[in-house]
Amino acid sequence: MYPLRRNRRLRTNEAIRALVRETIISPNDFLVPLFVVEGKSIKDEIPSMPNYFRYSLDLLEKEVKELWNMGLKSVLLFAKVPDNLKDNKGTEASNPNGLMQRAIKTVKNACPEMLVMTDVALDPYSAYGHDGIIENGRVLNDASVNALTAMSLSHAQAGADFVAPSDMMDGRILSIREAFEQEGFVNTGIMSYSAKYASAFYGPFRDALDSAPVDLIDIPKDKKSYQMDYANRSEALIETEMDIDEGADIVMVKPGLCYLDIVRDIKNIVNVPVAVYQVSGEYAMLKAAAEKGWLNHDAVVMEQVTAIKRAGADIMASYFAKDVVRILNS
Ligand SMILES: NCC(=O)CCC(=O)O
Ligand SMILES: [Mg+2]
Repeated sequence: MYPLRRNRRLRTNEAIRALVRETIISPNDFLVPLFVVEGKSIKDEIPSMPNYFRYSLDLLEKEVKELWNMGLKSVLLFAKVPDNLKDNKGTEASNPNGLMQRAIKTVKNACPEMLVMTDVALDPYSAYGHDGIIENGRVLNDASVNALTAMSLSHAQAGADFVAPSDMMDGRILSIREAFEQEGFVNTGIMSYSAKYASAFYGPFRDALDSAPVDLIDIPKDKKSYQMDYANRSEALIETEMDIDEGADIVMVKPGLCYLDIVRDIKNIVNVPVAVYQVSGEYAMLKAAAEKGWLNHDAVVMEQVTAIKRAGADIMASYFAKDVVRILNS
């Protein structure tokens, strides 16, 4: 007796394994998140994100050129806003000379072909650390959408190629798309964080931007009234379909690893590119385990990004992007 099929034949050596490999990782898969701060000559390591930095604009220029030379051609910008510029309405978010708007121009000057995407949400600008405007202890939807639309327009005016609304208010994609069409930004795209879950994995990111919800009476303690419940699957599909109908060019699932079932479900039903955000907590977990010598950093990085792509990600926003290129080249 012998097995009718010997599956191991296709695993005999690296040549045959390479020949039948289904998922290949390349620098083109990645969107590099970048944190910017005011000041000069600042390259500030984020304590809960080892080897990840906030850059002042002069050093951002250098970083962006390095990314481009590594084959990383798309960035996603986040601004760390000084406390004195924060208020409930996120007024600073649409300042034409704000940090984000200057960062867009800095990247475009340094590297004109770099694709620039920008985070759109009020939390870095909110005195309360929320993605929208608060009234009577609630995050308002439509007033927040108006503020996010103004913010998006200011990014488009500064030269962003894509805006990436990460706030999870209802109807913001339609509002932003209509404003772009009316104001002549017909080629400015929208990558919607369509299925963003209320996740504890965002902790280190909130350290990076100092943007966690504040602990005050009448201020919601968490983001569960707008980000999705991680117990749910169906609403991720509705959220995503609606954002496509409203004009999203790219949709997103966030976080990554714990949500790969959602990624696959969405990939199976949509015909637009699907992005996945491998978030700060996922980065921090692996860096910490690797520092202790408990996991092989490079091997686990590649396994993780390959799994995310295999699940259906066309694009990955990942703090590991530079690590991946280094590993690919080694
Ligand atoms: N709007 C962007 C994020 O919330 C990022 C979260 C993370 O990296 O943990
Ligand atoms: Mg939605």
